[in-house]
Amino acid sequence: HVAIRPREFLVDAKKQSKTDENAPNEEDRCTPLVSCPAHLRKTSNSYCRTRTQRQGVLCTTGQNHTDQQDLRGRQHTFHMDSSVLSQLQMKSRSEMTRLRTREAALLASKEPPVLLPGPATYGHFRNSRSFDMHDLSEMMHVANSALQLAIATRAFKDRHGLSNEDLELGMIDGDLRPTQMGQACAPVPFCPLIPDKYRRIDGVCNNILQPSWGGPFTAYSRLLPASYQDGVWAPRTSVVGEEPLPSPRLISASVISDLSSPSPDYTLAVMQFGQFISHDFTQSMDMSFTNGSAISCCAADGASTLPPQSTHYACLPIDIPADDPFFGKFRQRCMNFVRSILAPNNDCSLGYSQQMNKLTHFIDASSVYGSTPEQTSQLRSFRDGKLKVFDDFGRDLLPMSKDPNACLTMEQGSACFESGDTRTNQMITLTVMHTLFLREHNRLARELGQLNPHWDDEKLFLEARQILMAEMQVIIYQEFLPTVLGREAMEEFGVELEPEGKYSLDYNPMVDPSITNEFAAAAFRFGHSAVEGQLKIFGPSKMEEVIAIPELMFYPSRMRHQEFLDEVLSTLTTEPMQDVDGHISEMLTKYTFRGGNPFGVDLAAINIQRGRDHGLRPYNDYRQLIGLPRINDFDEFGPEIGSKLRAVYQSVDDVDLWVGGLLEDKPAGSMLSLTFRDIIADQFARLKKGDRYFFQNDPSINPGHFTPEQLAELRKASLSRIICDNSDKMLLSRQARNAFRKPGVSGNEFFDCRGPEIPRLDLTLWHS
Ligand code: HEM
Ligand SMILES: [Ca+2]
Repeated sequence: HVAIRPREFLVDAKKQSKTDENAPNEEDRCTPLVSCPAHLRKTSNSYCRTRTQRQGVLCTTGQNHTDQQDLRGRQHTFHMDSSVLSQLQMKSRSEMTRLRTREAALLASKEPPVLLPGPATYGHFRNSRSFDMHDLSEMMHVANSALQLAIATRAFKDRHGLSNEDLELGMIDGDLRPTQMGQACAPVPFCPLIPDKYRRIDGVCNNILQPSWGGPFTAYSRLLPASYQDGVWAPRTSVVGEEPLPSPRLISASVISDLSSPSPDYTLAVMQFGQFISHDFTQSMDMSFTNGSAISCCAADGASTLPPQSTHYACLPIDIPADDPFFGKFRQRCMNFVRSILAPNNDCSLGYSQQMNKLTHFIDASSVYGSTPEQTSQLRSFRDGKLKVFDDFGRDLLPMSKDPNACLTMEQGSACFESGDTRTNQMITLTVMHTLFLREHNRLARELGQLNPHWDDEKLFLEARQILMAEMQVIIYQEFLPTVLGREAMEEFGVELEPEGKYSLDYNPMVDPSITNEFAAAAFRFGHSAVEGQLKIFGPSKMEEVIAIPELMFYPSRMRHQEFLDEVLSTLTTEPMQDVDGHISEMLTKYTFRGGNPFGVDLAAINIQRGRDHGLRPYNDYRQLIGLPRINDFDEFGPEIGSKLRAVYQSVDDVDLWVGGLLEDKPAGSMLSLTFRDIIADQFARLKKGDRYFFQNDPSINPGHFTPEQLAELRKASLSRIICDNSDKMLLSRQARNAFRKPGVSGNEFFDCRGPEIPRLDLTLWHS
């Protein structure tokens, strides 16, 4: 057979684009390239112009690139008979036993490579970790099974002489669910014949044909096949001689600098709400020892990596060059990095490794309610439909965490909180967002209860949650995305809402709503560039305090100061975010999670390493995917950045997606580069078109549809209204109408929270 590389298909697509001047005017079906890679390869005459005159393709959106059906012109697949299967099973099982034995030996050794609370890198682990034992055991079960599948894939590949391309194209056939190896593949959930009116907490049974789509503990999807050095799990290497790629820390230190460029248009709320919503739909987790303890890949003093005999298989430590301008001062040569937990393929077949998303992929406020029924029960008060709160002298704060390691300190008088997401305390401005939405739920439950005294706790909880999820979707699609993506991309990707009070027929059961790995591990991390390293606190007349943000990481005690929440909200909605570009605050590249230490971890380096860990392809491949020409010379990034890149990378085809996407020239007036913009727009199109419960969906689609009057009412939701209704009202009494835009710019004036200018939802329509 002839191996056809995905790259060649894409090149083919480019050639085609030159000859499609006479393409039929099929605007409505014309989909941006990125949303439809599978079809791109199948037909050569399906090129068209999108509504905004960009090159597109006629297809059903959201076809998964790695779709099993899509064999890209290949003549045959590799089948497994029962004898091969039982051999693979034996082999992978014994390999798993070997790994576990080694792990036990490491734990029993004199200096076990276990990370304890204290250093910054423990904060990194804390960030990714679930401390709930129920979650942990379910996750581990699925993750171990996925690891065993990866081992079996390697064995199969070696035995049958498969190429990396064979794996990229998903050529190994066979659903392994009936076998021991496939026992932890997401079981097909049992869905009732009459669908639930309310979206399930765990997101499953959303798509009738693919009921497990969007559930927690499932794999990310991908825009392009993974790129691993061994085709299965080893991180990719340079296109030049398969040499190792440059150290992520070297790249960070050489090309990413801290230069402040405050945005003239957008507020810090874009940054903070962006992070908050990302915690609704994506969380990958570091692997750990079976007993849950954190893996260390570096010597305790950070001066070297551990010797091979002491190194855990999940280690991928970041090499720090000896002459590092910052970490060199502390004699650090090794930054800890542990690989992400895996999940089986959706179709439970052998193939390259996929990473696990711990959360429901949908926009369903799972950061408020949790992603499993157990988490939700933990958070509910079971009285009057409300969620649990910590009553801090009459102010409702998030409930206190019981986990002794969730924050830097659990001293008397300090605070450490719990919510639907385990990263609640990572950054205090994030804690503030969680607090707002917790209060909003309870406010809705209270009002609904007053209108409907006959509703019980369960009904009140479900109805308040349904409204809150809709508010979240309105704020995202009506306020946040127009700001981040711009009107053109909104139109092109079809992510605009229907006119007020109108239902949507946009649902398409072929669209896989899953978060793409490219979005989670690279594109949506654009936000790290928008972070401002200092939090300014203003009093009634002047600036009172400037706090370096590392002091606010995993240390949310200030939440207990009476005025702090209002002060933070004022800052978030008036102070500028940082422009999205190749500059990142050194608070993130040098001091992330430093706690009491002289240095922290480098978040930029970690992002780069995470991309490689997750098998993301190089930046150039994604340029091509969205219809841009590949870059042939570093200087295309501009002479200055070009020479910096040339000094570290061997080839333009090595550049990591997160790096290229940040450094790429942006169209005038756009917050993001085209590459990031399209990957993000594609994701939000999936989250709308692939979600049967999307709030605007027609009664024929959405079992929990609203009435047209309620729909119109829900459109009044805004971040400013959420802030007005749920702040402490000590210092905060006014808001600009659009919290994401700088007040005073183009008519975005301040209004009193009590006035009609910041619309308020009238809940009387929910009287029954
Ligand atoms: C002070 C602010 C922030 C801090 C300290 C922070 C820190 C982190 C850390 C430690 C990770 C995990 C990195 C890894 O191990 O791969 C992460 C991941 C991520 N961050 Fe941030 N972040 C911040 C703000 C933001 C913002 C503003 C956005 C977006 C607008 C964002 C989007 C993401 C995304 C999408 C991920 C991947 C999550 C996953 O799939 O696991 N972050 N961040
Ligand atoms: Ca979710």
